[in-house]
Formats: sequence, C-alpha cells, structure tokens
Amino acid sequence: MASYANQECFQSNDDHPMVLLHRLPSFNSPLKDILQPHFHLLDPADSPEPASSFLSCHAKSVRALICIYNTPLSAETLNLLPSLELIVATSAGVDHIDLEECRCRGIIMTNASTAFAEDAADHAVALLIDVCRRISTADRFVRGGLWPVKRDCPLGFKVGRKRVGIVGLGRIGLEVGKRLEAFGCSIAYNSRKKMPSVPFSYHANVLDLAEDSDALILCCSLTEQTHHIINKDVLEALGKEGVIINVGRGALIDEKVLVQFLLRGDTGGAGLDVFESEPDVPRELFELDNVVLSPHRAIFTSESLEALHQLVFTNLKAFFSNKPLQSVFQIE
Ligand SMILES: O=CC(=O)O
Repeated sequence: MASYANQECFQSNDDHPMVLLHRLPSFNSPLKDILQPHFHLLDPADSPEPASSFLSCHAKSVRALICIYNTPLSAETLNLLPSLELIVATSAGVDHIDLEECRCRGIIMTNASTAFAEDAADHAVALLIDVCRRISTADRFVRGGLWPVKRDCPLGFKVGRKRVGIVGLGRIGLEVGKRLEAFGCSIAYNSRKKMPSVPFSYHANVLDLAEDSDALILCCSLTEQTHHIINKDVLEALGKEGVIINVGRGALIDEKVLVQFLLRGDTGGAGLDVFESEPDVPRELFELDNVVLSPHRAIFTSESLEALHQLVFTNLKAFFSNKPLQSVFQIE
C-alpha cells in the first residue's frame, strides 16, 4: 500500500490512472487490493488530514471516483473535485449521492445493479415466500420446542397465482417478475415509464397498482418522488390481506404508518430488508409472526460481490480507454 506522506509526488499516468476512493473509514473493501496493481488509488480515509483538505490538495485532477457502499457524497465534496467525470457506485441504490450536482456537471455514474440484481430478486422472493408460508415462524416453532406440545403452526397463504405488483421495474424488478411468473403469479408494475418490451401490465400510479395486487414488491430507487411512495392510501388500497416486501430503501415506506397497519391487522404481512433509520428497526415488529425482517442483506452473496469487483474494474478500465461503460445509471 502506498504511503500518503508524500502525496504531492502522486501523478496519474496512462498506465496507472488516478482513482479516488470515497469511503467512510469504517468501510473497508477488498476492491482496494484488487485495483491497486492497475490504478493509482487515492484514499483520503487513510490520511491523517481532514478529507476536505486532502481533496483540495491532492485530488483536483481526479477524473474517476469509486463511492464505497452508502458513503454520502455531497455537492460540497463534489465541488472539491473539478475534474471529476465518472462516479463508480458500489451499490445499486444511489440516494446517498447528490444526483442533481452530478446532472448539472454532466458527471457519469455507474451503479452495481447488474451485479446485484439476481441476488436482490432472490431475496425479495424469499421474503415473500417466508411471509406467506410463515417459514421463519415455523422455524421458531420447532426451535422453541412447541411442535410436540401444540402440534399446530399458524396457517400460511399460497404464493402461486398471487397478483404481484412490482414498484420499480429496473434490473432488480425485472428479475423479481421473471421469478414470480414461474410461480404462476400474475405480474403488474409501476415505473417512471411503461416498458414496451415486457409482458407485465403497467399501472401509471402506485395506488392503482396496489388496488389490483395481493402483494407489492418495492424495487425502485429512493428519490424525492418515491420518498414514502407507500403511504396510508396505498396500504388501504392494498387491503387487509395485502403483503408488502421492501428490498429498495426504507424511506420508500412511511414506516410509522406501516407499523400501525400491521399492528391493527390492516396489512396482511411484510418482508423488510431495509428500514428508515438503519440499523434501528421498530421494535413493535419483533412480535409479529406475519413480519419477516433482514438486516439490509438482499444483495450480499459472495458471487454478487465478486461480480461487483469485476464490474468496477471493467468500468474503470473502459473509462480510461474511452470504451463503453456497463451498468450506467441514468440521472434524470
Ligand atoms: O442496498 C444495497 C445497494 O443499494 O446496493
């Protein structure tokens, strides 16, 4: 690992172009070791200097930045990087990055959705099956020694033939649709726009989608437009038996309202991988057998991380040789 004592000497060259790592000091990533032989990595988190003075002194000519997980990337930080042209996000969601600033400056962004889509979709489907078939409840029942005593575990619901509404038909949403079609579910979706080449029916708003669905699966990005897209009206439209699954971002749902609906029995169940104030999870949910919780793990498999590392490497190589990038995130 390079020493940061003499950063002034660091110059990008064609063989080892300079790339800035943007990470919280607590976020270590194997990417560093993978990229080090090929790029000249600048990592302010390794420097004793405050990040802002590090960036002003050493990163003015940086053209590419890797944003590790959900490290916030504000307009203020971007303003310290006048030569920045590319942000490589190592997450599928990019709500931690100031997209407006990127849009104004024409900064290109790639995200990790191509690397993560299949695993995120598997997790969404697993949550749906778990909520409907009460698998986690059954597991607790057996481990708690209740089987010989009570015999009866709570009755579940069939997954096949459910009407499933997908909110956000990007790469993850499409994979969810593909999987649940194979279960015999009927699939509809809401997205910013209708997708001409998909076989699923389109609803221009989430309220209509909820009215026509037994389960809603949230796969969209968190933006100003999608913040609390699942609110009281949508939950009412989904109905008492309706199930909600979230592998997007916690703030897609008005969490307080969802908790009230679940506690009153006005929503049939929920499978939640993301929460409004992670790692805090509303404690009321712990008691509910129709709720399955996971700690923001939908994308984490060793295969998806390997695919991510490959994607980051390929995109950086492509950028510095003026070749097309993969998994470009369209900033609108
Ligand atoms: O939540 C995970 C991601 O956005 O990659």
